Amino acid sequence: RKNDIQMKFCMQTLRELKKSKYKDINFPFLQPVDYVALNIPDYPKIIKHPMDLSTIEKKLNEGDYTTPEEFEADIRLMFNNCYTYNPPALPVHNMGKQLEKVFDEKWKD
Ligand SMILES: Cc1ccc(Nc2c(-c3ccc(O)cc3)nc3c(C)cccn23)cc1
Repeated sequence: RKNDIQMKFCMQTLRELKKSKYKDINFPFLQPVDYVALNIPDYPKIIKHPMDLSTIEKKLNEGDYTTPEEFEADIRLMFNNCYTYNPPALPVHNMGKQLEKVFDEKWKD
């Protein structure tokens, strides 16, 4: 059915972002931000709705998204969290911008 095809495209897009060819720019997004390991204890005070690619994949597999728009909203949340927390001067800010460009290219068809 139409919706199944749309959700398959979400998974296809997610898989693209995780590809090793983007390993230099996707690694901060593959797992939840480990603010203890990264020594950024203020992170949970600033970012109220953390999101990452492994959580999005889990939600896709568990059927938590009913529309592609819900999937896209979590992708955008992940990148916006990165831009909120990491000032433009930090490399990880630009990694988010680069990976979001990969997403935009694939998502817009
Ligand atoms: C002192 C300091 C400053 C900035 C960071 N940012 C950061 C983030 C990050 C990603 C998404 C996000 O929403 C917030 C943070 N991921 C990393 C990684 C994987 C390595 C190094 C820095 N990283 C870490 C430590």
